[in-house]
Parts: sequence; structure tokens; C-alpha cells
Amino acid sequence: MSEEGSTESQSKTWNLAPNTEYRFELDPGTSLAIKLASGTAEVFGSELAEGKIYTFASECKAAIFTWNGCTIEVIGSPSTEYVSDETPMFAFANLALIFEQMRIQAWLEQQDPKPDLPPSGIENLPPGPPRVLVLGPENYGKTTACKILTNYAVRTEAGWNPMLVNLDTSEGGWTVPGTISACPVDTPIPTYSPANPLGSSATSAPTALSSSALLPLVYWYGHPDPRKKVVLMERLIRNLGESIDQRFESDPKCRASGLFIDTSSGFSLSSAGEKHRLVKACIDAFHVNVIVVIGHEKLNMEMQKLPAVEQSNILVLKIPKSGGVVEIDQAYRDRIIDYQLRFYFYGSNLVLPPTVSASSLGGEALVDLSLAPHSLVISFDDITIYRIGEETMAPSSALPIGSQRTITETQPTLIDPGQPGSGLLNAVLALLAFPAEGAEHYDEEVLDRDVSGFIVITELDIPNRKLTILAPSPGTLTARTALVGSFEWRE
Ligand SMILES: Nc1ncnc2c1ncn2[C@@H]1O[C@H](COP(=O)(O)OP(=O)(O)OP(=O)(O)O)[C@@H](O)[C@H]1O
Repeated sequence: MSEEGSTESQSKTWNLAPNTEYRFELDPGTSLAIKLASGTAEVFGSELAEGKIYTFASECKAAIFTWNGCTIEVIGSPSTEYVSDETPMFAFANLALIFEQMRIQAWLEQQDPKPDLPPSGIENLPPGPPRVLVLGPENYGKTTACKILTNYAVRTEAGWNPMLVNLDTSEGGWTVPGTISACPVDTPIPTYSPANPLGSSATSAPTALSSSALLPLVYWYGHPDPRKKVVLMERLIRNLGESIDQRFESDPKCRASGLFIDTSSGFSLSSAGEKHRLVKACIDAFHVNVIVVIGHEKLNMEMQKLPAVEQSNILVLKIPKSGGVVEIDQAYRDRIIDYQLRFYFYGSNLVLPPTVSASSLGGEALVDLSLAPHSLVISFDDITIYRIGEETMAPSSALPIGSQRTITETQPTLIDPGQPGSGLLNAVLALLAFPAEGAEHYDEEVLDRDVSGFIVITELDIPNRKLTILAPSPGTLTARTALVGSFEWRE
């Protein structure tokens, strides 16, 4: 059980004028409670209910925005707090309007017989539902933009359920870091902790599902930087795109709702000879028809001129960067990875201020989602572990003269846990979802399988050929196949 800090109980009231936001940042080990006393307010597009209390923890940095003015009561002591009247929320509202038009048109187009279509009212919109790729440098608010736009879509009366795609492998989205994932969203995504930036998923808590727990489709990449293994990343993006297409075939409402793709800054950086290769992969796999560039003129121009963008008539829109987006450093990023891994296995137990009772809480704050992971001892022979690519291999200079390395970036290499330096101790492993567990499969197939869960190797007993595993549930791991990357469990 992990504790998410203590909250001091002093309370402060803030009166927010229309179109302003209260921004706050929390220190490690502290938490904050905010009550909407009157008026209307939202956190990154997710509305707050009047009179309810919302909690924030794990060094959360966020803002309470109001369109019409409100009064909030803040219980606790954030390390930074201020009100700003300079926000990009009008730009987001305009984007939301454009995307709503595209959804309505796409939905009507899908009907049989097709009704007479009313004019969209907005000129030169690309055809089809909004399939939006969000790009920008590091710490520009890409994840926040995706959240706001998704939340504005699900809040309309039409009942849209857009697909949210997380390609930021430096953070886990709904699961652990190192993954890419997608999930249809039909209720607003709350913000309360960077341990689960896109809301809680069902994958970590099969016995404690909240009504809005999401079931994302997940593929394992294994590293924070998408440029580390570009060919592998392209292949996973293609796989995810195909899975989403299949989902859209069986769910026309989801198809018309469109999708939002969150990326890491690695997608926006052009490296020599491979200019915007991952952007092109996204355009192809997700049939992107809108690119939203956050606050970066040069990237905006590069996108307008990208042949793949010109050929497909993709609409490129630039929106300003919010002054509220926090510059986060590597140490904080490392702590977020730890929070996300810990949340996957242990859940969280938030300490409430003395004056706050659990019954007064609103939204989806996980006050007491304590999970009990299991420690299992298994034999080396029970599990097959692969690493993708060549990182544990001898350097090319150590190969015999004249011989060439034949292993490619996407070649699965079988790992022997008995080999010293296997890199398995404390490694995070993704368990693959093979339809028939234990059935024979080709090595290559491990590249294209989605993930059913995660485990950590906590002890390696080479003499007795045993592994001690931390697993979210007690089930057997016999004949399972797993992938290892570069993420480690830190106590
Ligand atoms: N208006 C705001 N007020 C306060 N905090 C904010 C605001 N907008 C974003 N943040 C916070 O700033 C941090 C960075 O934002 P975000 O994760 O959206 O950026 P990003 O561009 O996706 O980052 P990355 O480079 O890691 O992909 C997050 O903790 C987010 O909650």
C-alpha cells in the first residue's frame, strides 16, 4: 500500500473571474483538496461538481479554469499557486467546435440512407471524423491538450466516445511507461495524479473496477525515447492503427467520434536523414487529417511543408502554448515513472485532510484503491523472455573480422536468465497476450502481440534457476512469453 502524502488542513478561498485559472504545483509527499463552492469550473476540460471535493497528489501540477467565474476553497499548501488570466482556452474551444462539426458530418455520412447534409458552416474542413495528431516540443502541454479536446468531445450531448491514443512512451497513460496504447473514452478524464494521467484503467485492478475504468489496448515498446528503435516504433504504430481500424468497424459511433493522438517530443524532433519519420508513420496508421502544433512556429512550417501532409490535404493548426505548462526536469520524470509503476502494482491510498470526508469527494479520485500484488517463485523454464533488438550484444568491434551483425532493430533475442549480466533483476516485463497460452509460435510473432499485464523480477537465483516475480494477480505464469525493455523497478 503506498501513501500519497499528508495534507495540512489550512483552507483558502479564491474568487476566480471569468476566463481565468487557478494554477498549482504540489511538492513530493503532499496532497491538496479543492472544493467548488459556487459557479462553474473545470480541470483540463473535466467539469467539477459544485459542493464536491477533488483531491490531487503525487506532485500533481494542474489548473482549475472557469468560463463564467467561480469560488473555490483550497485545503492544503501547494508549493506554487497563482491565478492567471492568460490561457489558451478560447483556442481549445474553437478547435472543439471545428472537431464537433467534423464529427456531425462524419456521423451523418455514415447513415444509410444518407440524409441531406447541412452545410458545415466552416470552410475547407478535411472529410471524415477528426483524426488529430498533437505535436510539440518537450513540456509544451501536448498531453493536456489531448485531455482537454477529448473531454470537450465527451461532454457534448451527442454522447461521442473518441479514441485516445497514447504514443508517449516516457509515461504510461493508462498503464506503465514504455507502452503505446489506445482506448475509447466516454466519460471525462479526471486529473488528480501524474500516476495515472489519463484516468484509471482496469488493467491494474481487476478486482476493484470503478464504473468508468477503461480497458486500453496496449503494445510494449520498452524505452522512453521513440527514436531509440524507430523501426520497432513504426511497426507498433502500424499494429495499433490496424487494431483501431477493426474497433471502428464494429463501433460506428466511436469511428465518427474520431481520435486524438498524444505524442512525446521525440515525434516532433527531426533527426538527420529521417525527417519526421514517426509523424509519417502516424499519418499512415491512424489516417490523420488534422495536425495540431502547440506553440512552435518552425515545427508548424515544417508540418505544412511535409510532403505526406501536402499530399493528403491534412489541416495543420497551431495553437498557443499555455503559460501554465510546467517545465519538468529529468528527476521529476523519473519519479513519475516510479509513481506509475507503483500505482499499477499497489494502487494508492490518499491521505485526506482531517476536515474532508470520503463521502464529500467528487470525480474519480482514488482515495482507497489499495491493491495487493503477489510475490511468486517460478522456474527459469516457466517463462520465455525476449528482448527486442541488439542492446545486450557484444559491440560490432568484438565480432570476428569480416563478419557482419545480422540482428536487426526488430529482431527478438531470447534472454537466458542464467547468463550473468542478463539485465533481468528489477526489470519490468510485459506479458504478451497469445490467444492460446503455451502454444508454439515464431519468434517474430512477439513483435505484433498486444500486452495482457506486467510483472517485475525482484530476485534472480541463478544456482537454483528460480525467479521471484512481483505480479498483480496470483495466476500461473507457466508457458508465458514476456518482453523486457529498459524500465526498472526502484524500491
Ligand atoms: N495550465 C496549466 N496550469 C498548471 N499546470 C499545467 C497547465 N497545463 C499543463 N500543466 C502541467 O504541466 C505539466 C506538463 O504538461 P503536459 O504533460 O501536458 O506536457 P507535454 O508536452 O505532454 O509533456 P511531455 O514533453 O512530457 O510530453 C503537467 O504536469 C501538466 O499537468
